[in-house]
Amino acid sequence: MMSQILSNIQSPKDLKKLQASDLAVLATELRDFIIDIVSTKEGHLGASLGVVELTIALHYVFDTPDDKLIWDVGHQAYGHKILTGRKNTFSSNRQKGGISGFPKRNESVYDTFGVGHSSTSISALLGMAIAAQLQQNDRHHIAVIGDASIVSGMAFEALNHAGATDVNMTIILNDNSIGIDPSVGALKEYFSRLNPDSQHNIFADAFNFNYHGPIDGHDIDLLVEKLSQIRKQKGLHFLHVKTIKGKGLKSAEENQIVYHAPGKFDKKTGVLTATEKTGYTKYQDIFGLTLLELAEKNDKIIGITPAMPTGSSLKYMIEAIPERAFDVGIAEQHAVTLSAGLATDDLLPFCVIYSTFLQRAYDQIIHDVALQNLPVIFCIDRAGLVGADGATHQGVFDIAYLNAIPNMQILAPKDACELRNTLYTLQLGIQNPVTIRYPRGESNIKDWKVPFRKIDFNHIEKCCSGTEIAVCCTGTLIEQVMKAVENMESDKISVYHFIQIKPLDKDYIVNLAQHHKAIITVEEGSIIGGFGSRISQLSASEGTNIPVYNLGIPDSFIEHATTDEQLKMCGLDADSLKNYFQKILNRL
Ligand SMILES: Cc1ncc(C[n+]2csc(CCOP(=O)(O)OP(=O)(O)O)c2C)c(N)n1
Ligand SMILES: CC(=O)[C@@H](O)[C@H](O)COP(=O)(O)O
Ligand SMILES: [Mg+2]
Repeated sequence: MMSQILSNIQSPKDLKKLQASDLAVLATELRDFIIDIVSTKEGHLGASLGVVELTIALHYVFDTPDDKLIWDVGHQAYGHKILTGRKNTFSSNRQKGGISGFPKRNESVYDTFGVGHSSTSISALLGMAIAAQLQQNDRHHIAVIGDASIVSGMAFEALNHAGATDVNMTIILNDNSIGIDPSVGALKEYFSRLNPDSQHNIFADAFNFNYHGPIDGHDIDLLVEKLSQIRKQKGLHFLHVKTIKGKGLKSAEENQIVYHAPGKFDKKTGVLTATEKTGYTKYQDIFGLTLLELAEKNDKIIGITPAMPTGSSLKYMIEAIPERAFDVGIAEQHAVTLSAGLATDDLLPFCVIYSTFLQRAYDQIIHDVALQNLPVIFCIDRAGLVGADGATHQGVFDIAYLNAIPNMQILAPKDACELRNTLYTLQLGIQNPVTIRYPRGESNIKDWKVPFRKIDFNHIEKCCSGTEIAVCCTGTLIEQVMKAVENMESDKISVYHFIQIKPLDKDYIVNLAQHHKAIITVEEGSIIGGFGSRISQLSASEGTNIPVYNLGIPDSFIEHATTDEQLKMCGLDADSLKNYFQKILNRL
């Protein structure tokens, strides 16, 4: 279809010139444009399709960027990007050097706040609204937040504060009854009970917001009418819109979980593009399937995920043993302290959280788990570089932020079988909190379902032996290290794999230093405060006299690209490692 209206829109100024009667046609064109690009370039789909009408209506009614608009999480902001000057670059979405998959302040003045992690929009918007009040600016402030994101603690903290102010602020609840997976919890039921005759909303009332709705979020005329009314008024408004995630693409409406981020698909039929089966299993599945296998025999095991049952594959245990596996919604802090509570009563919680989202629960890890030395097992998925989601989602800080916590044991299995056996070993019983980190994507072993074997975490594996350099690596990055040394002088380099990052065996490090001329550490984590930093510290404090070189994620945020590209950008791919090892050898 020719996009006759969209092709003339470079910014919301052009949008405002349209007749209201043109907007429905524009919605069709915008939807087609998103489907067209995402079907080949990949990315988040369902959320953006669901807010096409809302996006158009917001930019039509309000004066962005002077009026401030924040998209919570930001995975639904593709339409916003396309209408605000990024139509021509949209095909570079999430690729190296291209635009980001999330709103980003340095990308556009229309992106008022950088997002990626959920439930931040109301706090940030309130900050802007208070700033406007102090500066006697009567602009409008609007946040669009989903039904799964609004139940998070941060959103409640912000609503509670906002409700005691008299700023100009409109919260739009985009209620589609699903996050990535179906929404959970009590409020979901409450929101679904509300109808246009309810006239009253205890939730909005309690926070002193004027409630409007629920209205059909695909009725563009109604949206324009409602938003125009709100715009004329000042104060606190809460507009409840009902939408369908994936709206406009049948398969995406019918299979909302898959089409949250479906990969490539046929833009006409929606049918997913068949990818060649590699025979390798994703790490998340090795975790999820192994945990289920163990939980079937060990009834102390409890599984907990904050809103990522599909992404983390805890779904297998939730389906099979629902009474012992919980999706608690977007509530990382709660997930951690809930696990602490379970552990006080002799249960064995496996709390699975993406590395990047666990950042939100740092105090809970320290105060509620580690300080009381409670036996909670944190399964840290998406540890390391994550690819196209980019800077907001990199799982590169966990080693550094966990290294500082007393009682915490940190493990990084080298492959699928080791991950499986780590889970097995830990469920035999632990005396302290433990974290296991493993990456996004496929493992490199096809036959990972090996008979269970107990692992000695204190054992440091010598992968190859040499006299000049000791390369110390942790986790699955060992694969790159082994490729790097494959064709190098075999008698010069030793490689060691440390499954245990904390505690580290001081005597072992001293011994390595005595038998080599240099140590090189390699990790897929922040170079500051990580595994390598700790080895450098130990080596220095024990007075060893050899240089220790640390390789890892540099002190900068790593932008979107493929994981292979990101490894290269960080000098952690096999070729870069080989060059680095050779450079150090030449120096000795
Ligand atoms: C703190 C945090 N935890 C988890 C996620 C992963 N995540 C991204 S989108 C999403 C669901 C959001 O659902 P909702 O707010 O209802 O928006 P919708 O996708 O339905 O538009 C989740 C759990 C995240 N981005 N941030
Ligand atoms: C927007 C968001 O936070 C999630 O959709 C995230 O992109 C999921 O990442 P995975 O694809 O690694 O599950
Ligand atoms: Mg939702």
